[in-house]
Amino acid sequence: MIYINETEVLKLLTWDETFHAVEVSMRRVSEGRVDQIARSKIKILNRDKLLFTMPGYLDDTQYGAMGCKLITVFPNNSRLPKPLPNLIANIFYMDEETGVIKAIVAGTEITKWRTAAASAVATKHIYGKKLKPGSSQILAIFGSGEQGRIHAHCFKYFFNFGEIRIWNRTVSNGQALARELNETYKTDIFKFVRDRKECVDGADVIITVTSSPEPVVLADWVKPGAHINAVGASNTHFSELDKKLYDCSDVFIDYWNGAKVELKGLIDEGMKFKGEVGEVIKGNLMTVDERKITIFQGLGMAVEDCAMARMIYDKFMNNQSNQKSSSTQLTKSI
Ligand SMILES: NC(=O)C1=CN([C@@H]2O[C@H](COP(=O)(O)OP(=O)(O)OC[C@H]3O[C@@H](n4cnc5c(N)ncnc54)[C@H](O)[C@@H]3O)[C@@H](O)[C@H]2O)C=CC1
Ligand SMILES: O=C(O)C1=NCCCC1
Repeated sequence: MIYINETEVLKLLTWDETFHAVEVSMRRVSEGRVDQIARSKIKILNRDKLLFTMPGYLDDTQYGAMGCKLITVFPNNSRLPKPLPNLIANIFYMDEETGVIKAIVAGTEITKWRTAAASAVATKHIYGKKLKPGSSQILAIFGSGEQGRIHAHCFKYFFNFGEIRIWNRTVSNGQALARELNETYKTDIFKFVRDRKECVDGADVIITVTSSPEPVVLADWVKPGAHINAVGASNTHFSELDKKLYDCSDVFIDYWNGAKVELKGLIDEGMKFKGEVGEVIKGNLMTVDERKITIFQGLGMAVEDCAMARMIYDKFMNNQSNQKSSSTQLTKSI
């Protein structure tokens, strides 16, 4: 059994491969080639501290894997004298034949990357036809934590928004992220916007990645035909958008098994979901009315983590064997 740490994982992550692994996972879900259940959630004494488990199995030649992700969410970690991520994850990657653990793959960076990639996959397949050539469109990101930052990088990589607005509850953090991103990309397209309504005004694509238990985006602010990736998970997975917004939109999910449990509150209120993103990828589902708002309610899936663990494991082992064979060649030539 090997441990692949965060530093090694980060060296092996690329956006194109992450996007592909997530896209394949979503498709396989809707083809019935996965087994996964809604994540379990344990509250650690203090009710703010959580432990999640996410077991899954994905049947696929390239990304097929059996695994289980363990995640802790300790919201105070980033405020510790020696700050730690609030969300820490590890993925147990197992042998399909024997059940033996082949590797524990550090999963904090993977969780960030695959979550942002899931939003990008959903945006491409649900909103793709409305993406315009050139850079006239506007992206609005709510939340400047880890997910806010990684979504900004991911959407900068895959799309060509002319303006990327950032809103955050703590103004200084939102301003700092916009500054950091402008410096990284030597641009001025990242703009912190203090007012939520102003941030949404005219935005073509919206991402919500906050832990807000109350709506941060209201229906009346959103322009017709816009696409929203709702990712944040406070006590529920659907608290960042107001009910009216759900009622007037086509809502897509990543997997039914998760939605039945984690979106029960919406289902109990009579909410009808359009379907899984995998069905859109397969070409079986689409939004016909151009002016209809679309929402991807991203719950995050165990099989995405399985696919990512398999990909990182294969690349890691491949690098190791290349290093071994080049050092053998060196020894021989000496
Ligand atoms: N759907 C998925 O696959 C995943 C969802 N998540 C969820 O995404 C959210 C963000 O995660 P991270 O960026 O890693 O967390 P983080 O702790 O780095 O950032 C939290 C963000 O939420 C904001 N926030 C917290 N309370 C708020 C409130 N009451 N009102 C408005 N904003 C508030 C903070 O200002 C910050 O921008 C969390 O809810 C997390 O559980 C995280 C990973 C995967
Ligand atoms: O998919 C994940 O991983 C998570 N989703 C919700 C919050 C914790 C991590």
